[in-house]
Amino acid sequence: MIPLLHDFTDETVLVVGGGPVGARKARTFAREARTVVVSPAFADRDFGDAELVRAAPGPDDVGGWVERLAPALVVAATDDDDVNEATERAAREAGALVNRADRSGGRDAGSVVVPATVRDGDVVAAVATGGTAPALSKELRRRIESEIDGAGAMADLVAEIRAEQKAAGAAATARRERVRAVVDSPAVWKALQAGVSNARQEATRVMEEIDD
Ligand SMILES: C[C@@]1(CC(=O)O)c2cc3[nH]c(cc4nc(cc5[nH]c(cc(n2)[C@H]1CCC(=O)O)[C@@](C)(CC(=O)O)[C@@H]5CCC(=O)O)C(CC(=O)O)=C4CCC(=O)O)c(CCC(=O)O)c3CC(=O)O
Ligand SMILES: NC(=O)C1=CN([C@@H]2O[C@H](COP(=O)(O)OP(=O)(O)OC[C@H]3O[C@@H](n4cnc5c(N)ncnc54)[C@H](O)[C@@H]3O)[C@@H](O)[C@H]2O)C=CC1
Repeated sequence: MIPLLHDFTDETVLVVGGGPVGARKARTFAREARTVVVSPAFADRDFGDAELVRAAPGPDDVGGWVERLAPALVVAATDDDDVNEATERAAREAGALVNRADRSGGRDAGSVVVPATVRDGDVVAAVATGGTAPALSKELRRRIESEIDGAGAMADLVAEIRAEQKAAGAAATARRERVRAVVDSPAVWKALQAGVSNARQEATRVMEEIDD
């Protein structure tokens, strides 16, 4: 499988099943999409900004929910194999993406996996294990969390530098070398912790150094 980033702004995500797994998937998607969770009962968990709809659709009813909500993605997260199966089928028929939370491997086109995700500002890292060991994805996500600390601020700083360099008409090779030197510099990373203006100053020093 090949990781891609999908923009869910203005899209709908339908989660069928309101257990701990449905709640986690709802949190993931509700940060961007209108997310609707349909379930007869809801776990005492954080569902983010998702809308919770109390209903227990049987295998013949899930298609109606997919039709009404026209989701870009449907998550099958119940503990009922027949309902999950019917949910997947309905999503496919509607041309929506589908995530089977109860299934590893054996995936067809249109079927997606939710990776463990770390964010810092605009920076995002995702871990998956081909479905073999989700607990390992979770553990690696925790490790990356500390590694990625400050990366959002670094991305903002680099965006600013790139824009300035382009406006100043710097050649592509020079721009690349300067930006690489900045992201590679322990001094800039350290300065970011102290504040943006310190980091900006340090970045300028690093870029002047490679220009010499
Ligand atoms: C295929 C996939 C489909 C999908 O959901 O997209 C899938 C499937 C299954 N997970 C199962 C179990 C567990 N899943 C977790 C945790 C996470 N699972 C996530 C993703 C995925 N899980 C996709 C593959 C990702 C990959 O390739 O690594 C994460 C990363 C993302 C998220 O869900 O948000 C999230 C960590 C989030 C975080 O913390 O960052 C834990 C750990 C825990 O709960 O503490 C356990 C218990 C330990 C264990 O069983 O290993 C079972 C067996 C169920 C059963 O036995 O009944 C199945 C079904 C099967 O294997 O058939
Ligand atoms: N992908 C993942 O990360 C993981 C997946 N799983 C799998 O995901 C499934 C769900 O896990 P949990 O949330 O822990 O299970 P759970 O049993 O706690 O929750 C299932 C939820 O589905 C609801 N439900 C039952 N019938 C329904 C219907 N007809 N329509 C809508 N909702 C219905 C229940 O009310 C309950 O809220 C498990 O069966 C397991 O196979 C389990 C752990 C992790």
